[in-house]
Amino acid sequence: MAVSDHVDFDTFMAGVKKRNPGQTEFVQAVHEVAMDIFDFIEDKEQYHAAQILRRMAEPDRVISFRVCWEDDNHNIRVQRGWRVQNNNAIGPYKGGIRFHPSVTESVLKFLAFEQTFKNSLTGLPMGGGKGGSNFNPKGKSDAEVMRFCQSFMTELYRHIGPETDVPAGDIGVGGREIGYMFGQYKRITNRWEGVLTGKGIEYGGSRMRPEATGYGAVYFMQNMLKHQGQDIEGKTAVISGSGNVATHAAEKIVQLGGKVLTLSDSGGFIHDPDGFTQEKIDWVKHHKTHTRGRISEYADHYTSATFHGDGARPWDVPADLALPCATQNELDEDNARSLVANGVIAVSEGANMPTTLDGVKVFHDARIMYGPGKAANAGGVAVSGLEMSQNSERISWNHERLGEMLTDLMEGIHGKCVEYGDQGGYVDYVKGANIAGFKKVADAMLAFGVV
Ligand SMILES: NC(=O)C1=CN([C@@H]2O[C@H](COP(=O)(O)OP(=O)(O)OC[C@H]3O[C@@H](n4cnc5c(N)ncnc54)[C@H](OP(=O)(O)O)[C@@H]3O)[C@@H](O)[C@H]2O)C=CC1
Ligand SMILES: O=C(O)CCC(=O)C(=O)O
Repeated sequence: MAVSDHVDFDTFMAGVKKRNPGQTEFVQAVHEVAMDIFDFIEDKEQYHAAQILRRMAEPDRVISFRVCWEDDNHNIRVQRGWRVQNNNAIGPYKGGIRFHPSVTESVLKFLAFEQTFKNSLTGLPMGGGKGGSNFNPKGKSDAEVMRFCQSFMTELYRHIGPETDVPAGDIGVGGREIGYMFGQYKRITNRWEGVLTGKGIEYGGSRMRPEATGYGAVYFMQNMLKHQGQDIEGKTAVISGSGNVATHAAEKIVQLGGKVLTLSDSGGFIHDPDGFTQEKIDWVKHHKTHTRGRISEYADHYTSATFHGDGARPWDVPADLALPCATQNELDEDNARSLVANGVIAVSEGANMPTTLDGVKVFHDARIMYGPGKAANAGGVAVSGLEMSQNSERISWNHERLGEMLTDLMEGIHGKCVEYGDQGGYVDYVKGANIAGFKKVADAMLAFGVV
């Protein structure tokens, strides 16, 4: 193979920006990975010559489609849907579906790119993808959500399959939405197959999948602390979000003897200095998932708490641990400074890319333990991978077995981050996750030649 001219990092990033105009989230995600990969491949000509990083940063395909549905007042509504199939070198495309008004092609491209590295880190045979729509399920009736999901799947079904692409949930897509989409897939194809994960337990879902992302993020935190001879017991934690990931992260922190001080939603955050008990977390789960209410109402129900509105975030509340579990770029440089000034010792990301690049730099400069989402929140997709295995084998593992597998998977991911990210005592978990995730996918791509 010809020896290539090595482009430098700045030239590479200038190309990414030029080819993806206005796609700030996607450029941000590629930037964060490329910084580490350029160092790693400096003396590895095979990756340069084969243009591996350049190919990984260009999705295999981006599918965009119209989603037309009828609301309860018989108005015809038109939304846009996407599936970004980023890379299937090591397995079928795999990654969630997000329904939120902030969804754009850039957001889904960043998520599919990140997912490629995350899925590789799990050690399971899954490529990276992500999909979604700018549809806002908030304030919609169940019948409207059902009609939207059916219309979305009526287009999506032709692009997915158990050996091709296996979507799951993400923001705005939980058990209800997965049920409607799975039902429509089955109706159109006349096939019962493991084409989605996060399914209900009655129709092929895996035990532990609902808990897996939040629990996994806490296990990652636990592994980081253990590596420094510490643990969660007796520590305080600030958590953002109040959805699937945040509530399960809170639950596991409490089970391990920590004290959770905050939860939030897009309206603001709740500060409960008495700490969230299991009973309070159950109230939040029910309130957000079934009543579909606002977190502000927690303060009406539990008078120990105060609500901070106008979209306020919880990062000024002093705590030992922080778990951002809501959305991308929800923790910026100022927030990171505030956490560090207040003595935070470890951050584990339940959300995808919740910390800005400047925020990450603050954590690294302060040498606190910082677990990026692509490693820390990989427990969800890992148990999705186990759901795929159970569906293929037509079996169903019990809670205990899956719990042990999740614990082992998170320990393994932590170990890979340490292997590639140890800087002589301080572990750069971003570097470790990027390099370990990259290497497996890159080596598979090399084996395929130029495709
Ligand atoms: N579910 C999973 O298994 C996995 C999820 N993740 C990531 O975890 C994060 C949370 O996902 P999940 O818990 O599943 O989603 P949910 O829809 O269950 O909950 C999302 C939570 O984040 C809040 N939120 C969403 N958008 C914003 C915003 N723009 N500003 C402030 N708050 C916001 C929501 O508030 P509100 O109710 O006001 O909208 C809600 O509290 C996402 O980054 C997702 O990609 C990562 C791995 C797997
Ligand atoms: O379980 C899955 O396939 C998707 C999980 C996901 O979307 C994520 O890890 O961000």
